[in-house]
Amino acid sequence: MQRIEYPAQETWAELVKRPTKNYEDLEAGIQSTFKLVQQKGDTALLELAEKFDKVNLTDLLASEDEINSSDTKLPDELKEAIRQAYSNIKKLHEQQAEPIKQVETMTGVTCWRKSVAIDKVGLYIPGGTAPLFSTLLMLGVPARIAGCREIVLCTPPNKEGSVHPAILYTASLLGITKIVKAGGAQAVAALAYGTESVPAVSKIFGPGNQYVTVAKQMVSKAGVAIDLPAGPSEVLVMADDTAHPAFVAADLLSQAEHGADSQVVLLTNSAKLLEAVTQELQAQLEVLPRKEFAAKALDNSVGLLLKDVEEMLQFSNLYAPEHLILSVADFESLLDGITNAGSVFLGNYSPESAGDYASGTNHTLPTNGFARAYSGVSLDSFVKKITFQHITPAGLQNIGKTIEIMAAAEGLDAHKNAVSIRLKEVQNV
Ligand SMILES: NC(=O)c1ccc[n+]([C@@H]2O[C@H](COP(=O)([O-])OP(=O)(O)OC[C@H]3O[C@@H](n4cnc5c(N)ncnc54)[C@H](O)[C@@H]3O)[C@@H](O)[C@H]2O)c1
Ligand SMILES: N[C@H](CO)Cc1c[nH]c[nH+]1
Ligand SMILES: [Zn+2]
Repeated sequence: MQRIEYPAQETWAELVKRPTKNYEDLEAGIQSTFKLVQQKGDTALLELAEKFDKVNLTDLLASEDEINSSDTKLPDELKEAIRQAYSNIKKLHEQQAEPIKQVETMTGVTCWRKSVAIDKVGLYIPGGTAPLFSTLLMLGVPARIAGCREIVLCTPPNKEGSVHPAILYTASLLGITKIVKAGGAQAVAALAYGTESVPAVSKIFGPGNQYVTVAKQMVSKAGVAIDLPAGPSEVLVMADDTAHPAFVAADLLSQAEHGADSQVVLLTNSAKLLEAVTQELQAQLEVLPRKEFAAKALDNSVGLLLKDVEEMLQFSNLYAPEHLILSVADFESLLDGITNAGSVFLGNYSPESAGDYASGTNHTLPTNGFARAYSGVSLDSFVKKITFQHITPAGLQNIGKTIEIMAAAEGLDAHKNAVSIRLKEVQNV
């Protein structure tokens, strides 16, 4: 982690840049993957599994036997933990349902909005370097609460040509049976365009590495909806001298271990804490099984010594982190000042891992500065909001003149006439 003391504000714009690959290079490779999937369908998916996942698949879809046997392949304590997380995530996401509220905007003019589930959705569950069954809870739970009819799951196959049993177990819990062994840009293409085995869907959800994220952004230009750009994980920790250096280092490493293209940021107003966290990072990194990933991510990462907590907040809002941890004494006084962040963790005892797995909030969150404009996945992501209005004859008499005047002023006479023709009839009754 590069340490910088009191960086001048003119350099901040450079400091908030993420370690992304060149977009044009990524796009070119992904475009040829798209073409292959469009031309050869399932055959392309099998070929690309061999190329990128180094596995010869006999079947693209997980069989009923594979799915059912997952139950016996997992320890009871893991199944129990998955069910606990499922319950917490469900509790929070159920509260996100919007009640239908009819509003009479004028006497006789009633309007309302109703959420309707997206019929066919595709869930991408990352599996390149770790089988993220927790992501399946984050996407499957709100999809089920919303009432999506068809749910197609894509995830990279493991070395045995199967899918990790925890992903299969979680899928069973959610009643998801269409499980496609495909990862990366090819999975996104299959969900967008369809193949013999993979039905095309209306919206694609899920995080992933840069190939997956850019592929989703590309299909979204071609008319398939996506949830949000949820790329390589990141965390920004704001810490003062009341923070525990070991906790801070552990939180930074928790996101660094996701992959070499992750980035973590420490902001502090205490030189002593910066030094202590740097030492903790070294010590904790040494014993980390995913040391290689985390070490590379730390090479992309910075620890900044800033003037005060206000300056830390200012930098954080510019950076717009996926995850923001406030390990500062008076975190409550900062809450209203947070303008850009995916999900926020308060105090010394709210590790980011809690949101990744089980607190109840969704972990599919905007990265790479997209938190400036995007929210994370929620129940809303799985529905369309359809508006309704009902106008009575008396209501039309109340609102009619306003519409006629506005339509005439826009020079749209047919619009005006659609009102006038009715008003004549209403006034004659
Ligand atoms: N932002 C969020 O909400 C969020 C949540 C969970 C995970 N994540 C991120 O998801 C990512 C998961 O990445 P992953 O790699 O482990 O799994 P992944 O499933 O996203 O990607 C694996 C696939 O990438 C493709 N791929 C790998 N190398 C390639 C290459 N050179 N060319 C073309 N395609 C290639 C392969 O098809 C492979 O199946 C991590 O970066 C993690 O930080 C983000
Ligand atoms: N931190 C990831 C989101 O950036 C989510 C995750 C899943 N499993 C562990 N972590
Ligand atoms: Zn994580």
